[in-house]
Amino acid sequence: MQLATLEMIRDLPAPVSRLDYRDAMAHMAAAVNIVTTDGPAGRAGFTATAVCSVSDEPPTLLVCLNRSASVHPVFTAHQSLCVNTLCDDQRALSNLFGGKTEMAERFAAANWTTAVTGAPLLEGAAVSFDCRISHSTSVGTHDILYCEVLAVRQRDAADALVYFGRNYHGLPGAAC
Ligand SMILES: NC(=O)C1=CN([C@@H]2O[C@H](COP(=O)(O)OP(=O)(O)OC[C@H]3O[C@@H](n4cnc5c(N)ncnc54)[C@H](O)[C@@H]3O)[C@@H](O)[C@H]2O)C=CC1
Ligand SMILES: Cc1cc2nc3c(=O)[nH]c(=O)nc-3n(C[C@H](O)[C@H](O)[C@H](O)COP(=O)(O)O)c2cc1C
Repeated sequence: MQLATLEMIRDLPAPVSRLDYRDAMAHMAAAVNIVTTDGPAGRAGFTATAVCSVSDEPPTLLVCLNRSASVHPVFTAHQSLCVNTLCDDQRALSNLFGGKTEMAERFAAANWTTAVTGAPLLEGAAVSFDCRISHSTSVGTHDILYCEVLAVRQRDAADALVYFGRNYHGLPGAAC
């Protein structure tokens, strides 16, 4: 990089605060997912909006997981997970898996089958991505889990659930 460019970067204002960043992120609509895992370290799941597609070859998505979450050691131990994207009629599950609720109570609120990796696959989800974690990196408070998709299951034309402005919104189902 040119010296002049480096000096310009150094003169940029301080980064935005955590709260200003969150206020800004509240303007970004996102799908709502329950990310699950199961194995020797036990069964665990949490709500995540920080999920996005990375590559279609190999099929890969990413999940950002806070290292301070109670579920973090469980996902690290298993190196596999299932991303279950919620439909509009599953808002209550999002709150359950996004709060401080005990794990057995979270899973008791829905029906599950077992995915290829052994992770719990949510009945009635818009789509489920069964994955192995191919690698991960840490940025700030979170681990970015890069997940290779081993199997998918989808449901047609259900109303989608969107998180926007710190609230849930329904989107009419569409043929994909
Ligand atoms: N990426 C994450 O870790 C997210 C965590 N949450 C959790 O749910 C709580 C409630 O969230 P909101 O009602 O939306 O209000 P909020 O003001 O705490 O968050 C607003 C937005 O900022 C982002 N955000 C929140 N916490 C974050 C974090 N620790 N790291 C990176 N981005 C973050 C998300 O996009 C979120 O929708 C949050 O305080 C947080 O504990 C919510 C959304 C994303
Ligand atoms: C709408 C919503 C979206 C969330 N998205 C994320 C996320 O992308 N990554 C994350 O680490 N935590 C996210 N959380 C927070 C976790 O779901 C929450 O920390 C966890 O379920 C509770 O963790 P605990 O087991 O440590 O109590 C989100 C919470 C809510 C309500």
